[in-house]
Amino acid sequence: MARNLARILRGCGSLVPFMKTPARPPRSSSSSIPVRTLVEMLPSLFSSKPRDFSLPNSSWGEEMMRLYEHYNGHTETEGEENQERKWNRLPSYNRSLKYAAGGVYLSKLIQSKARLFTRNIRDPGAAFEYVLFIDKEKEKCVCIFQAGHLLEGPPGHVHGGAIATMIDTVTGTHASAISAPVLTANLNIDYRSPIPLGSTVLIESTLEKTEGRKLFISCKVTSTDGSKRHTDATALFVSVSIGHLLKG
Ligand SMILES: CCCCC/C=C\C/C=C\C/C=C\C/C=C\CCCC(=O)SCCNC(=O)CCNC(=O)[C@H](O)C(C)(C)COP(=O)(O)OP(=O)(O)OC[C@H]1O[C@@H](n2cnc3c(N)ncnc32)[C@H](O)[C@@H]1OP(=O)(O)O
Repeated sequence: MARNLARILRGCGSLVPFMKTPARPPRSSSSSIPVRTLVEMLPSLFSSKPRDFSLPNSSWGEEMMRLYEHYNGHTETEGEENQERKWNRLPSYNRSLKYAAGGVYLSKLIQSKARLFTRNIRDPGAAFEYVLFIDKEKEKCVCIFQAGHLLEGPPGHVHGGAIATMIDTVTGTHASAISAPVLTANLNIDYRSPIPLGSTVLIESTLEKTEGRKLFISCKVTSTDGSKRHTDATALFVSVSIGHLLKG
């Protein structure tokens, strides 16, 4: 009984509700859950409300928190015409379909427990920590991404596949916000400079054009001050029918 309870509680690392605790570096996967965190997360065990992974958690570092506070609900004035751009946070869940727009219906239809793998790593801060913001016109998305220790490729740096995952996630979420459901048809990536493990970077995507069912999106990964270009990419998404998704 006690062992079962301990196992259930261990399995709830991903359910830690998001509170604004002081930022600290990502923890290792072997760390135990502090008693305070345990007490704070108990109510979520009995709640049917899904965890929104785009809200701050205790693994977020200072830079991640600073940028989150910068973009959250922020309006920017840009260009010669002083155009206003308001950033809205996109919630993010660990099921790709269930909590998407129209997703409950889709989920029932497919009887899907489909999981989004970037949101299914138990230990906060160990891998993909990210939050996306989109502008009202859905022309641009910006993602703040903190790369955890499990994403190591070249020593001390982020694996190229993990970078590709994040680019696919950001551009795919952007395309989905415009026209769900979509599938990635093409992804081209230029890796320009390595991303240090544990660092926070910005991933920005721009809708270039749409042609019928096709959405063309460009993407860049930079240091948070914009001085270093890490990665450039272009992506093509194709809107598909639910039937196409089911067909596999
Ligand atoms: C992952 C679940 C997605 C569900 C989304 C639902 C809700 C989402 C909610 C929230 C978002 C959450 C997370 C998003 C995060 C990540 C997104 C990840 C997305 C993926 O990770 S997804 C997996 C990898 N992805 C595939 O597994 C696709 C396999 N593939 C196919 O399923 C077909 O191949 C398809 C559908 C692509 C096209 O098939 P099709 O039969 O519908 O259409 P067709 O072939 O006629 O192409 C139509 C027009 O696209 C042009 N075209 C096609 N392919 C091209 C290419 N490669 N290069 C240049 N042009 C291309 C044609 O030339 C034609 O152009 P035109 O109309 O001008 O002639």
